[in-house]
Amino acid sequence: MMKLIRVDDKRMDQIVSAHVKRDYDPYEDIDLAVQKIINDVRQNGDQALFNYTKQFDGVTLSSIKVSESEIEEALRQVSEQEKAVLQKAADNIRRFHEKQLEKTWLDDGTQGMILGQLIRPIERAGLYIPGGKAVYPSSVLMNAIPAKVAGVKYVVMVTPPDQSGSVSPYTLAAAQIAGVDEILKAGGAQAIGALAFGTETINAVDKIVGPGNIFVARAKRMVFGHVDIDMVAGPSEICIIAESGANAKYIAADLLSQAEHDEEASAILITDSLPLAEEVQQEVIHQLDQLERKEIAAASMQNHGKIFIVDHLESAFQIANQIAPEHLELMISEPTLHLAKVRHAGAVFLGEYSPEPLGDYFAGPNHTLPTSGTARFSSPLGVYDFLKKTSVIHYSREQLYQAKGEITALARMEGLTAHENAIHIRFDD
Ligand SMILES: NC(=O)c1ccc[n+]([C@@H]2O[C@H](COP(=O)([O-])OP(=O)(O)OC[C@H]3O[C@@H](n4cnc5c(N)ncnc54)[C@H](O)[C@@H]3O)[C@@H](O)[C@H]2O)c1
Ligand SMILES: N[C@H](CO)Cc1c[nH]c[nH+]1
Ligand SMILES: [Zn+2]
Repeated sequence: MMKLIRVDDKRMDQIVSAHVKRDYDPYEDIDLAVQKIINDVRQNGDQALFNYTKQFDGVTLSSIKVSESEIEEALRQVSEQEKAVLQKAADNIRRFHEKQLEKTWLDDGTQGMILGQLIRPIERAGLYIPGGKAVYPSSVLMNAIPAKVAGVKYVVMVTPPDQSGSVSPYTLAAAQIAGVDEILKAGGAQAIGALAFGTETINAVDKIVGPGNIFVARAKRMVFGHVDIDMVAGPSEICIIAESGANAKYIAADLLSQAEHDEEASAILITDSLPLAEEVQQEVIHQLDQLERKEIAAASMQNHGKIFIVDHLESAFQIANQIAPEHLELMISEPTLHLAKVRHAGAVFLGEYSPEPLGDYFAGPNHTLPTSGTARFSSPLGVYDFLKKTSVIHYSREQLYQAKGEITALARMEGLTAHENAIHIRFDD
């Protein structure tokens, strides 16, 4: 089921790129469909949302907004123990993200100049929380808490309703714990269109964050520029580097933990040990059978489950950097000593007691991470995604006089005489 691929150093790049998908595009006409949905929402507002919710989620809604009484009822359905678990995870996530806060800075002005940077939160953030094939209260915490830590005043969450027209009580409990201000029942491209352009019920936001399926990802890409977005996150990915002697049961379990998300999720092992590779192959088959979502996990393993066999661990790191996976686990002795070799990954998990679900749910770092190789140039969702900067400039008369020659010379190089004049006019020359 997991394909074994031997990689020799000379042809590493070709072999790896032939086996690792980069883009996820199973439907040729997906952009057309998504554009049509967004245009419809822009023109017809709430009515388009009602229609698409009926069409794609199979439910006729009476209201898009989740009411106070629905939230109260949901909270009654979540046990105190479950609330405490959500609260503990939220505390860890908040503590981690508070370390990312940036502060406004300004020079003290003693040189007759003040240069600096104001840090301000965006005003309105829209969170997309997936709800098609599974419910994700953990994603509510991961997306809302950094926004609130950044100081965003208005955080609105959209998520598709289930067949009864409700939102999972766990999702609603997580939203309450994270301080989400408004919750709306809308999913897919139509929800992204509504957040970007607004409807009668939904006020447009400044930035849309959060993961979702291909319709959500494409819609986010289309509205980017009109609003900001965090990233275009694709299906989950895990890559494990393991050496001889690593625990095959743990490796198989961790690979399957991401495979169960989605038929398009990918799970990759890179090892210098053929016996370990074969053991993991068997273990995956054995453990798959016990999973509730075994059809999804099996399809994902069949489509994107790979084991690369290398001659030495150095090559394993080169391959992992080439893949730039969302999650990278190091199942090797003294993993921290090898951290410097990791160039591109969304999150790195060190040692056999740091399985990927620890990061998905609990440790504190964000689980919304760059996928499809985009860890080459982008970072996990964080407080910084909800902050923007404004530059501050002040010169005294004396400082401007000293810089006058250089500024006017630069203006002349560009042929911009009005710029030059704005300096001269202050000194009557
Ligand atoms: N990176 C992360 O942090 C993270 C976290 C959780 C989930 N995920 C990923 O998010 C994704 C969630 O996907 P999902 O489908 O379960 O939920 P989703 O909420 O993203 O998508 C469901 C919506 O898709 C739309 N849709 C479905 N079929 C359609 C069609 N034929 N045409 C137009 N629109 C259609 C509907 O509007 C529906 O409400 C998975 O890939 C999962 O792996 C990622
Ligand atoms: N692994 C997902 C990100 O790739 C996040 C998640 C949410 N719940 C479980 N897992
Ligand atoms: Zn996960």
